[in-house]
Amino acid sequence: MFATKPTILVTGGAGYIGSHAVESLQQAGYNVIVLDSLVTGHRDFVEQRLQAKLIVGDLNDSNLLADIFNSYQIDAVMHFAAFAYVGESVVNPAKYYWNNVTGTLNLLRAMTLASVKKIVFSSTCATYGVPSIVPIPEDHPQVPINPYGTSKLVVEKMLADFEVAYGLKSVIFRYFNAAGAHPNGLLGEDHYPETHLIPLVLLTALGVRESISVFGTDYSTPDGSCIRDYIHVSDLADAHVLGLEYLLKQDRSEIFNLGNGNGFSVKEVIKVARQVTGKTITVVECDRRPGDPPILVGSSEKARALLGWQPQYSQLETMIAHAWSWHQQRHSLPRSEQVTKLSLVSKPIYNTGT
Ligand SMILES: NC(=O)c1ccc[n+]([C@@H]2O[C@H](COP(=O)([O-])OP(=O)(O)OC[C@H]3O[C@@H](n4cnc5c(N)ncnc54)[C@H](O)[C@@H]3O)[C@@H](O)[C@H]2O)c1
Ligand SMILES: O=c1ccn([C@@H]2O[C@H](COP(=O)(O)OP(=O)(O)O[C@H]3O[C@H](CO)[C@H](O)[C@H](O)[C@H]3O)[C@@H](O)[C@H]2O)c(=O)[nH]1
Repeated sequence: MFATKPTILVTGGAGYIGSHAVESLQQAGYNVIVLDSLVTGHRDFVEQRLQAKLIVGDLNDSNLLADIFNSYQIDAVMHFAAFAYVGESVVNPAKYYWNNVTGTLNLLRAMTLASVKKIVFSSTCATYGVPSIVPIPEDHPQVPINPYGTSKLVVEKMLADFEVAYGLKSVIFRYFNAAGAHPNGLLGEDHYPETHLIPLVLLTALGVRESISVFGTDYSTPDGSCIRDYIHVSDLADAHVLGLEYLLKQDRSEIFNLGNGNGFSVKEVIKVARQVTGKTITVVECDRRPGDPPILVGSSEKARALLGWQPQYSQLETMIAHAWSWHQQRHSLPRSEQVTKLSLVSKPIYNTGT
């Protein structure tokens, strides 16, 4: 079908999951171009560590998108670029709708104008809301309870409409909670400020933070804390290559959950982190965080059956061990960089103008 391997535009390829997907695409022999504003991503991930082409720019820059699609023969897009903090989306929904919805609309419009008709999209289990069945199948009703989940659901609807009207085919992945780091130590999670549970627990183990907060201990779960389904970031990356190949070969749209089907509570995650690191991790029990469903655990049978996806690192211990290696390495950076990377003081990362 293709004389050479196709060229894939990866939006958000300087971020946590996107950078792992770039690496997997490179391993599979694809040509990769990364578009990333670096608002939460890292130039060095793309240029130094992966030695891939990086275009620094924003999804909402229509002229830039037109230039990219005119300048390169793009065969498909992998779209990771978005904001992804559930709690923040509740207090600043404008930021989420602007970036995740308007930004994606801009991308889809540019793709349509350039006749690029294939996209792999990062959606989320947050589109399901509070599930009525666990593990959650893909046909479970989608009733998100936070603006982040709604912003991703709107894009899912846009993709369905763009298929009918313009023939755009999509593979939508609804991931559960990404965790871990590349087993070779090349890439990992480095958000600023960090809000995700596992990195915060490990920063506590490192002594960078004094304690880890448990948001809510009165949920109707066995130990009262929220339950999530953690999935290794390298397994997510592998699924993206398989999803892309499905799209290129079958030319059919599909939706897949990506999780392990195992639920771990916040308290269990902390317990495993204590075992893996051998460190003391002080816990502070706090109120619930708005926007959090009590339990999110998914069924990924469809991805296994249709894509042949087989997660390699399904044990929570392995995910935490890989993340621990990464954070230890990151923390051994020169002191000046540590302060920038690991400071706990929030800084405004985006001005919505609202
Ligand atoms: N982390 C998770 O557990 C999780 C779970 C489900 C879905 N997702 C989705 O996966 C994707 C990647 O998440 P992540 O955890 O790697 O986040 P991340 O913040 O590490 O990566 C996002 C990347 O997109 C870039 N970006 C953001 N807005 C942009 C814009 N307007 N233009 C260009 N670049 C932009 C950022 O600079 C960053 O490099 C997101 O779409 C997120 O919603 C993540
Ligand atoms: O300091 C913390 C941080 C988190 N939590 C809890 O840990 C669980 C996991 O929280 P994360 O912030 O690590 O992850 P989320 O489940 O909120 O969100 C992640 O997974 C979602 C899908 O579940 C989304 O897609 C989203 O992009 C991604 O950030 C939640 O119950 C949260 O309340 C704490 O108790 N203390």
